[in-house]
Amino acid sequence: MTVSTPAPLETLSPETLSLTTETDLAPRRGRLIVFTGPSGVGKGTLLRALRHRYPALKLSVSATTRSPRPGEVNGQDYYFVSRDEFRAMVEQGELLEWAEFAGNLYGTPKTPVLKEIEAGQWVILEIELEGARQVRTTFPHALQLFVLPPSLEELESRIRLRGKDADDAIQRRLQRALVEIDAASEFDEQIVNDDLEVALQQLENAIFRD
Ligand SMILES: Nc1ncnc2c1ncn2[C@@H]1O[C@H](COP(=O)(O)OP(=O)(O)OP(=O)(O)O)[C@@H](O)[C@H]1O
Ligand SMILES: Nc1nc2c(ncn2[C@@H]2O[C@H](COP(=O)(O)O)[C@@H](O)[C@H]2O)c(=O)[nH]1
Repeated sequence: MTVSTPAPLETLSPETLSLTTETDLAPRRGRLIVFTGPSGVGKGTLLRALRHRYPALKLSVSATTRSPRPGEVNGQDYYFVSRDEFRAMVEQGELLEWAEFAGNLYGTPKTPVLKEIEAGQWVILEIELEGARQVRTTFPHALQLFVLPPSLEELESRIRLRGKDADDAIQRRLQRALVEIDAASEFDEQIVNDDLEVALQQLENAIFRD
């Protein structure tokens, strides 16, 4: 299957997106949106709120070798796979991008994303920095957004209060956060997630601007 690089939609507005069904969107042109930022900054929280407002937006489900956290559902939050299964996916060219993050492998299954874009959907990838850089080379027209914390202290507090990661994993994530934050200017837009509503508004503006 050959798929051309997605281009921004000319006509889709928040109003049409919230009112249309997926079928209504099909004749339009698809779009890829990359959403990156340090672990714990609130990417998932922002995307849940965004998709509550615009249910037609698609969120890619990644594969990972990380163990499921309590409450996470296979096939919904992630496809939880072994390292061998992940390696096989890489070797068979099934991933759009992939990277190692804080000791685990993460990757975006290619086929569902390409199919949805071909069908005119807007697809969001919530991925870390190295994956975002890979997507920048393969999908140069993808919109690339980076979420920043109001401060490193607040970032650490959010990861700890979330209470989902072991202490050593939190340390690895905070170390990596410094590298990721340093690369924020590579992205089309930076969103500071201090007040959630303000950040959500900025996210909406960025997505629906074109
Ligand atoms: N604006 C905000 N103000 C205060 N707390 C927030 C805000 N946004 C998110 N949080 C909280 O911060 C924690 C981390 O958020 P979330 O899990 O969405 O981060 P994430 O960037 O998706 O992390 P990861 O990349 O590790 O999946 C959660 O407990 C969430 O409720
Ligand atoms: N490069 C990729 N990064 C991904 C993908 N799916 C998630 N992620 C990022 O990994 C970290 C950690 O996630 P967590 O769920 O263990 O907290 C976070 O930054 C995610 O955005 C992917 O497919 N590719």
